[in-house]
Amino acid sequence: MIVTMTPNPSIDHTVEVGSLRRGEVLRAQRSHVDPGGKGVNVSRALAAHGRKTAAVLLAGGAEGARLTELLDEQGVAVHAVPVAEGTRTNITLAEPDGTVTKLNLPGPACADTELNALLDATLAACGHDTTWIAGCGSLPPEAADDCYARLVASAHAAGVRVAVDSSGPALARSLAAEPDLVKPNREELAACAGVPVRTLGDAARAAEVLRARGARAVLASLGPDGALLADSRGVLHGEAPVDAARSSVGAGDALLAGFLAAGGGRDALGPALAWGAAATGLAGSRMPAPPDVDRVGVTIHPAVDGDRVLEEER
Ligand SMILES: O=P(O)(O)OC[C@@]1(O)O[C@H](CO)[C@@H](O)[C@@H]1O
Repeated sequence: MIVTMTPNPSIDHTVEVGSLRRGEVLRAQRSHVDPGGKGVNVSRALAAHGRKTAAVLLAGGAEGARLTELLDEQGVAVHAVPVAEGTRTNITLAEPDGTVTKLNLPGPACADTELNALLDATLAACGHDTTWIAGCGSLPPEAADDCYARLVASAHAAGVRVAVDSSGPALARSLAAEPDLVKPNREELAACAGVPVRTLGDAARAAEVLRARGARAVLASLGPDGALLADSRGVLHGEAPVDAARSSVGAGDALLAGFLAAGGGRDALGPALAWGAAATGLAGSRMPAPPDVDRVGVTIHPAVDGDRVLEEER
């Protein structure tokens, strides 16, 4: 079983518009709602593959109740820890060419007692068959930024491996606790390492900085350039082309889910890439199921081309 912890989940409201013009009244063509938050998405992707998972999250107000309902409908076991203020709604504006503009709200303020209850519930959700805990996403306002560091320490004391997918101080603070895996995207990697990441070589060096600070392995998602895995055995790079990209929202979460589902070792990079690419081909933050993943071709390169300039930098 893989347990996910999401301190700041969301209702993800995707609105499809013809084209996004600032300052104008736009008529939406379609809209839909998904349960959201990075750990929630990891659990959704695992559940879509028939894998055992539990999503532990903070939930408040009518939106929190709706989030729990939506997850129930998708067959995800939810452990909702109450928070006084309402769960946030994040807005995605999706254009037909695949351009996505995302508006993420700060979320409900979170008291220490609520955060402690979330950490306790996460450990309590683990059983003898729990292989990983994934602590994912931003922290709500007022939450202490050692949240993931504490998660890593208590999970390790219980003998469970931990993956952290976050950003800013929450990610930086987690490193000293020696998480088994961190999953930054390119911006998060650059910000955390304190170096620009323009090439694959830069990404590999930045991943080594995070490892030197304590991360046991780094899985960096690099959008159209695939992903890079750095661990004690070296650096691996792989990619999976996407024919018709519809939405990158949640693709990093699907990548992490695929990686953990495949065991979390070096062989897991291929499945991770396939799950991530499959998510990119789906609307909004829909998570891929096996038929979506089976359609994806993956290449793992024998060596990292350090001079290759990342697409977002070209
Ligand atoms: O504000 P955070 O916690 O960094 O990110 C939240 C979020 O953008 O992440 C998921 C996609 O990865 C979405 O479901 C959700 O809206």
